[in-house]
Amino acid sequence: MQSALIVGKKICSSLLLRNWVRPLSAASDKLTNVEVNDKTGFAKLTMNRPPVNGLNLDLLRDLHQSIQDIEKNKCRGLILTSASNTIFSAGLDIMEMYKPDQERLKQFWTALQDVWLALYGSAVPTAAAINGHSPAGGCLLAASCEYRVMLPKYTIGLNETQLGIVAPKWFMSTFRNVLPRRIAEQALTQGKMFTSDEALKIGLVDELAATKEEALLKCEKFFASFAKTDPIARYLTKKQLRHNDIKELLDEKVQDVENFVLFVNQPSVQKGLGLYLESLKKKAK
Ligand SMILES: CC/C=C\C/C=C\C/C=C\C=C\CC(=O)SCCNC(=O)CCNC(=O)[C@H](O)C(C)(C)COP(=O)(O)OP(=O)(O)OC[C@H]1O[C@@H](n2cnc3c(N)ncnc32)[C@H](O)[C@@H]1OP(=O)(O)O
Repeated sequence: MQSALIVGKKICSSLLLRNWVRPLSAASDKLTNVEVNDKTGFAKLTMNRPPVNGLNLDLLRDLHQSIQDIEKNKCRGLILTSASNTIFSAGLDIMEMYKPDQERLKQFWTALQDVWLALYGSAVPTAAAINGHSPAGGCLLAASCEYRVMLPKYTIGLNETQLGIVAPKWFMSTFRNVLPRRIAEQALTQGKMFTSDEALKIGLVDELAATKEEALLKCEKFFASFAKTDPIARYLTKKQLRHNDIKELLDEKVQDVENFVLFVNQPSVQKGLGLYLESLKKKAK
């Protein structure tokens, strides 16, 4: 595991004003970084896999570990964000699915399921500070949180149908938990990517913020809105509201992995993934 959990005892002076606790170890080689504010108990979980926070097996395992650590440490809020200035997460790392090693492919999908179960079902209040583009799996992570604040001029959405992919049921439930059913259906069937303004308008994000700092503050304000609620009552309410979605995946977890493996291994899907990767690389040139 490469995640760094820093539950602060020592507050570094340069960060004192912002109250975020500086990592106690160098974080340059970490895929996720967790900083916990001693004063508020809020944890900032930062994805750090350049260039685009592609969700590969390692990043997913790190994310899972970090979410579990935050839960164990009884933090009072979890803010998911990105170390990149322009990308929240490009979604699943397509390299994990293209010409895959079969055992790793299973582990990869299981790791994604585990991250979703941990984040969507988290006892700790969750929010996403979406400081960049957030397609597909990136959108899934953000939508699994309870609150979203996005920076302007980026895009977010579950674009799977545009890639010839049928999003699994739990991706769809996540969207349905956030959006009115009809809007969720349209967005999912069209594979629509929304601009920040559009996302705000349909309720896919709750607020816009001009800067990452402002987004983090708005997420903290959301957590502060629970100051007068009982944390257990709060969690049990969330748990009941999300129960069916979680149970549905838990009941079908193994089958879901098999479906995924079967789907990814189809020659037409492999061909499509290869062409998509090529188009991304050509674009980068
Ligand atoms: C019954 C059902 C059963 C099972 C379900 C079956 C299937 C479900 C399967 C899959 C579900 C998939 C969900 C996903 O998340 S798929 C991933 C979708 N993501 C995307 O479409 C995003 C693609 N990327 C972009 O649009 C852009 O890169 C960007 C907007 C995120 C960033 O743009 P930039 O201009 O800033 O950066 P680029 O130059 O485009 O990229 C830099 C670099 O990164 C590579 N890259 C980008 N995205 C990915 C990716 N998702 N995976 C791997 N690699 C990626 C890109 O090629 C560049 O690489 P090079 O530097 O050229 O090497």
